[in-house]
Amino acid sequence: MMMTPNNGSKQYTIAILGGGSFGTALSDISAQNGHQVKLWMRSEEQVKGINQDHINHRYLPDYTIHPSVQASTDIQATLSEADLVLIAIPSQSFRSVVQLAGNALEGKMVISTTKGIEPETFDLMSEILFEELASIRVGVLSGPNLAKEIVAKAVTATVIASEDAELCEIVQKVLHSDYFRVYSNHDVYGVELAGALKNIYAIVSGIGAAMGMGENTKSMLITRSLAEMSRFAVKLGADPMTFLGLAGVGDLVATCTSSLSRNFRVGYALGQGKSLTEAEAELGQVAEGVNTLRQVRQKAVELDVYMPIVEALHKVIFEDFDVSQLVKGMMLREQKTDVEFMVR
Ligand SMILES: NC(=O)c1ccc[n+]([C@@H]2O[C@H](COP(=O)([O-])OP(=O)(O)OC[C@H]3O[C@@H](n4cnc5c(N)ncnc54)[C@H](O)[C@@H]3O)[C@@H](O)[C@H]2O)c1
Ligand SMILES: O=P(O)(O)OC[C@H](O)CO
Repeated sequence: MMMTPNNGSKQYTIAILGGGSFGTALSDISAQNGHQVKLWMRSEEQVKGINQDHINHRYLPDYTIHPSVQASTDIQATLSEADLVLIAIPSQSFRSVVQLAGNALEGKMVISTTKGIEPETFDLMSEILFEELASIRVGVLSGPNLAKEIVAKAVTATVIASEDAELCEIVQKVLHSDYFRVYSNHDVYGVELAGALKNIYAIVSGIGAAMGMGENTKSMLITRSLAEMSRFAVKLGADPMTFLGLAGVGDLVATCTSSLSRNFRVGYALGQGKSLTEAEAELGQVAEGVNTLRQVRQKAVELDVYMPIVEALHKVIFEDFDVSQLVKGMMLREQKTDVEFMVR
């Protein structure tokens, strides 16, 4: 497919922190659009792979990325001339990387693409950025964005959320191409929370898939997951309408139905009777949903939010309950209304 560089508009210097699947995919999109792209990663060997072979041998070995992407293990050099910074670091290491970057991030537009919640603090990544840095412009990017599909240039859309309308416009221009479309939203908390929460339900869907669930069950699960995650997010201050968009229902569908999703795969392995340790070891990559489940279940108890699917998954993963008994129990609960946030 012919790539059209970014409609002849301004070219930016973009720094990407994190050389896993998504950081690499974002580097490729940005470089395809003619921007100067610097990718920071920890491993010298992987830096060599990107700079010499244009391949991320560990995370995306089957794809060649744009040859202009320059990788480095030097975070300060990566950030020094950047106009825009995209962070794709798992949530448990996000704060430490922001601290390592330190002043080099000050004054810049910084976008989190991480879909998780910090253990212990219940902070979302945008909150960590505001806590750690004095003067930055913050955005979050989230949506149905399986990295392998993006590097294969499958037609994809995402959401940039920020209260800074100019930042949203710049990110839209920078990343937009004939295979990647960027929508904007001002509900930062909702977009970010949606990206984190859907990982829990992808694990549940993976378990269901391994157990041979049919289409009725799949639809029920996805729809009730959407109801549950929006109920929780609204309690925390998000806009329920965000959950009808790409960052909500869009990402939920992609992640709950694709075996490319690491969270779905962890669930699938659990559904085959493997332990969590075995499932995570087999994956060898980050599945954010396991930590998110712990955080969300604890918060739901604290805030008294009704989350039967989260409760059931917590019992299966951390309390050794039998899945089929739990499903029966859930089906026999009190009947509820279909849609909670009716306009009238
Ligand atoms: N892969 C996807 O399809 C995708 C899509 C959208 C969003 N995300 C989100 O992006 C985030 C990153 O995911 P990923 O898929 O790139 O993960 P990954 O497991 O493929 O890679 C994680 C990368 O972060 C690096 N890393 C971890 N801790 C680090 C530290 N302390 N310092 C420096 N580097 C560190 C690892 O070395 C690795 O390169 C996650 O929150 C994920 O939910 C992933
Ligand atoms: O592989 P997962 O489960 O982390 O999902 C990747 C992306 O978040 C899908 O949008």
